[in-house]
Amino acid sequence: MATIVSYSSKETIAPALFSYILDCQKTAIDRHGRFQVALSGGSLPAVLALALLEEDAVTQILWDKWEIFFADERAVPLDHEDSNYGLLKKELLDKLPEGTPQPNVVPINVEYLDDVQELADQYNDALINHFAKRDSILKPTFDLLLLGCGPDGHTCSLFPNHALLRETDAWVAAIEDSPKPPPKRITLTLPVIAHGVKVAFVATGAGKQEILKKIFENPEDGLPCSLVNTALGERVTWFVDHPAVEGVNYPRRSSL
Ligand SMILES: O=C1O[C@H](COP(=O)(O)O)[C@@H](O)[C@H](O)[C@H]1O
Repeated sequence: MATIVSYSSKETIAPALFSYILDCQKTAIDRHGRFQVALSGGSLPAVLALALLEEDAVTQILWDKWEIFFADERAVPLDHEDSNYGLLKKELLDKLPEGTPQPNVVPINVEYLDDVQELADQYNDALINHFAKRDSILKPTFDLLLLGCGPDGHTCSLFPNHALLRETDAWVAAIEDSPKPPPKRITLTLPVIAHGVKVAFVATGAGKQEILKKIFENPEDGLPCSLVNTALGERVTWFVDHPAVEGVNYPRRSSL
């Protein structure tokens, strides 16, 4: 069963999220000497920056062991305002203190922006090169996926009732009809997410309350976030603020 931990604000989520990430980093590096993460865009990078850029935090993160992939990405240039890479760069990467060892960040290959299926296939190949060649595995195992939850219950670019929720083969899929703009995107698929060691969602603000009620109270409706909860169970932790979970009928730990 997924865990919900609720805090008063993004500022108080940040240190808790930091400790959680630090634990995941340690487990991963002890296991294979690197930390393979997948990150969402949207509101997540700003909270991540609060968690990771604080003076004590930034020095405990072993940045040069981090290998950062995108849980989903929009088919736009990397400096476009809709780019998840661009957002992460602006919110976090560009703010790392001078001299910080750099993480290995794997963006989409922008040569293929005009062909979103090829863009997805190329990102799939990047995952194959990274994971399969090193570990001889059939599916990539992210040490941690840090995900957002849209107000309709989507996560990554997996939208409610979309055919992509039934994808069983591809690790990365193309979507050309995203109900949220921009329409053309690529996304990790559910089987890859389900294969992750840990998943953390971050959802804040009263605007998420209604959908969190549906995700947790009616998992049988199969919203994308509910599917992740069901697939990973106790490996999933939700970092939320009080307004986001007010009135949600699901056990949770509350903190200041
Ligand atoms: O379009 C997207 O939306 C989701 C949710 O965004 P949020 O701003 O409501 O947190 C995000 O997780 C995803 O990466 C992004 O492409």
